[in-house]
Amino acid sequence: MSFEGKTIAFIGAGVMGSAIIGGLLKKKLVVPEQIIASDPNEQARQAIASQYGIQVTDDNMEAAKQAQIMVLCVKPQFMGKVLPPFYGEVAHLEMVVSIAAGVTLKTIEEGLANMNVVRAMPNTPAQIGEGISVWTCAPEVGEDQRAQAQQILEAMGQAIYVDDEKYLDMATALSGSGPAYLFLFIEAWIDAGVKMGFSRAIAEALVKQTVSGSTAYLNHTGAHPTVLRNQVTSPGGTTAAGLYELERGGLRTAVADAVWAAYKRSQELGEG
Ligand SMILES: NC(=O)C1=CN([C@@H]2O[C@H](COP(=O)(O)OP(=O)(O)OC[C@H]3O[C@@H](n4cnc5c(N)ncnc54)[C@H](O)[C@@H]3O)[C@@H](O)[C@H]2O)C=CC1
Ligand SMILES: O=C(O)[C@@H]1CCC=N1
Repeated sequence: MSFEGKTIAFIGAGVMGSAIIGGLLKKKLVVPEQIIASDPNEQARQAIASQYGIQVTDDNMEAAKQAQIMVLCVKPQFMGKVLPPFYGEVAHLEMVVSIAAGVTLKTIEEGLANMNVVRAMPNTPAQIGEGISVWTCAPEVGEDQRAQAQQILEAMGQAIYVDDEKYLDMATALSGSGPAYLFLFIEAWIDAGVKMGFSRAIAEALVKQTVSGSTAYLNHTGAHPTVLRNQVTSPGGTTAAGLYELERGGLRTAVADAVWAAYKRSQELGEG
C-alpha cells in the first residue's frame, strides 16, 4: 500500500511529529509536498519547514481538510483542546494515528466522530530510525490503512502490532519512557567515573561504548542477559562486588516500581 496521492497532516510538530516526518521522508514513502504540519508555535513551524521543506500552518483544521491521513502528535493534556473543533468535520479522513500517551482509541473516535483510529506508542530513538513502536487500532480500520500504519511506524524503526489496547499503556511505560530510564542510568554511571577521578570526557567515552557495545553483543549472540552477565562476573571478582551493591540498592525493584508508576500514569492520562 503506497501513499501515492495522499496528504498526511501532522497536528503538533514537536519532537515526535518531527521524528515521524523525518522517517517518512528519509524512507521516501512520501515527498515533502504530501505533508502538512500544524502547530501554534511559530518556532516549531519554522524549524520543521526549513528542515524538511513541508507545508506548515497554525490552523489545525486547514491541515486536516487537505489530508487523507492525520497524525496527532500533541501532548495528551492538549487533546481536550485539539479534538473538539474536529468533531464531525473529519469524516473524510481515512486514518487518524495518535501517539499521545494514555489517550484511548475511544476518546479519539468519539472526539472526532471518526472510527478509523490507530493508537501507537513510539520512542525517541525514532529520530534516527532506531525507535520501536507498539500499535493497535479500532476494528473498523481497514487492511490498507493497517498496512499504512505499519509503514508509517516502521519509517522510525521497528513496529509491533498488538490486538488489545491494554498493551499500549504497558508499552508507554516500558519502551515509550524507556530511553529516559537508560539515560538516567548512563548519567549516574558517568558521574561515578568522575567521582573516582576520570575526566568527564573519558568517563563518557567508556560508559557510552560499554552501553552500545554490550547492547550490540546482546543482540548479536541472542543470549539471555543473565548468561552474558555471568560471563563478566568472576568468582570473588570486581563485578560481583559491584553487582552486590546494585542489588543491595534495590535496582530490580526500583526498575519494576518505575515501570509500574509509568504504567499507572499512562492509565491516569487516559482518564483525562
Ligand atoms: N517524547 C517522547 O519520548 C514521546 C512522546 N510521545 C507522545 O507524543 C506526543 C508529542 O510529544 P512530543 O513530540 O515529545 O511533544 P512536543 O512538546 O515536542 O511537541 C508537541 C507539539 O504540539 C504543539 N501543540 C500544542 N498545542 C497544539 C495544538 N492545539 N494544536 C497543534 N499543535 C499543538 C506544540 O507547540 C509542540 O510543538 C505526546 O502525546 C507524547 O505522549 C510518544 C512517544 C514518545
Ligand atoms: O513522558 C511521557 O508522557 C511521554 C510518553 C512516552 C515518553 N514520553
